[in-house]
Amino acid sequence: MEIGFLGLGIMGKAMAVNLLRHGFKVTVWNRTLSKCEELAAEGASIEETPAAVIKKCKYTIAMLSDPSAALSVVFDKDGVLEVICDGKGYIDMSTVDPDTSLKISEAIEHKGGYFLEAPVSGSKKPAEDGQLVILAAGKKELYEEIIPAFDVLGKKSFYLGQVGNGAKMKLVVNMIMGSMMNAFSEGLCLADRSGLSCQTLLDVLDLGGIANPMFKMKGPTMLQSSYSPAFPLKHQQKDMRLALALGDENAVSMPVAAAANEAFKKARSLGLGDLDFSAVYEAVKVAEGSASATK
Ligand SMILES: NC(=O)C1=CN([C@@H]2O[C@H](COP(=O)(O)OP(=O)(O)OC[C@H]3O[C@@H](n4cnc5c(N)ncnc54)[C@H](OP(=O)(O)O)[C@@H]3O)[C@@H](O)[C@H]2O)C=CC1
Ligand SMILES: O=CCCC(=O)O
Repeated sequence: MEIGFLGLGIMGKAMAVNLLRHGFKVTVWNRTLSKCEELAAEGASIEETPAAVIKKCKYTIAMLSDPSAALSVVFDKDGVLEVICDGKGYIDMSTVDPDTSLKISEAIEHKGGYFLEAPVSGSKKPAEDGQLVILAAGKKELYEEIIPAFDVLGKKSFYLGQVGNGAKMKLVVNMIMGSMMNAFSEGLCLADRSGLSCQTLLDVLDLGGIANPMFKMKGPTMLQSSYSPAFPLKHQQKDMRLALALGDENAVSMPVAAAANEAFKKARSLGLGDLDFSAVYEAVKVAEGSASATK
């Protein structure tokens, strides 16, 4: 199977490499073209525009940072829409809002193409290991045709029905994750300021009913203030923002998520946006520090 791949960031690179290592022919494009060279070393072909990738491949996957990137790659000059046509499938795995996904879907189907949104749960390591959880929605036929690629990229794929449902599910999941990360950061701060060992807190958490892979993986590196990005904080804040907008639309009150979003915004204002999202702990520490300084 020949697959086009647009966007070679943390996730896109890992996913494209994984496809290559499982025998897929992959043609890549990235806005910063130099990033394609590492993929060429793994056997990928390179094209200079999204349109050229679409022209060459029956199926193309996109993994881009946010709604504005996802729209730009489709609608701008030399973009997907210039060449997509009958018989071609476009699968957007970026995390975006349902309206962005719908806009892309309508434009592609208007040109005769097929569209699937398929955001993922799981980060850099699951992407490298083919252990993502894929949340697909849109054209069912395209979902069935692309399953061989999803089987390589993920440990489980869900088909969620009409376009928008995949985006919504992803935003709900990441809203919960971002709120948990904030509660975890506050807990670490509280343990530290009240004279407890944070390492002992991690050990206690890991043995109880709220043990989870995120606390287990991120806890030790947070205690070392080590935030090499697996999931960049700026993307987590984007997801909180988009989830809160979904809450607005549906009149769902989300005070916990709103407070978590403020902490991620604070972290971005401190220049932590390109670090891992667990760096929100640093913003929480700053906030706690200024609170105790004013006592
Ligand atoms: N990292 C993670 O753990 C996870 C991320 N996601 C989601 O996956 C998506 C990608 O994440 P990740 O790989 O971490 O992000 P990165 O920031 O590492 O990569 C972003 C990619 O988008 C491209 N891009 C950004 N703006 C534009 C634009 N205007 N036009 C064209 N291309 C653009 C970048 O190109 P360039 O190289 O030129 O900057 C790069 O290829 C995001 O939607 C994120 O929320 C989902 C699950 C997990
Ligand atoms: O969108 C990013 C999700 C990261 C994860 O699921 O660990």
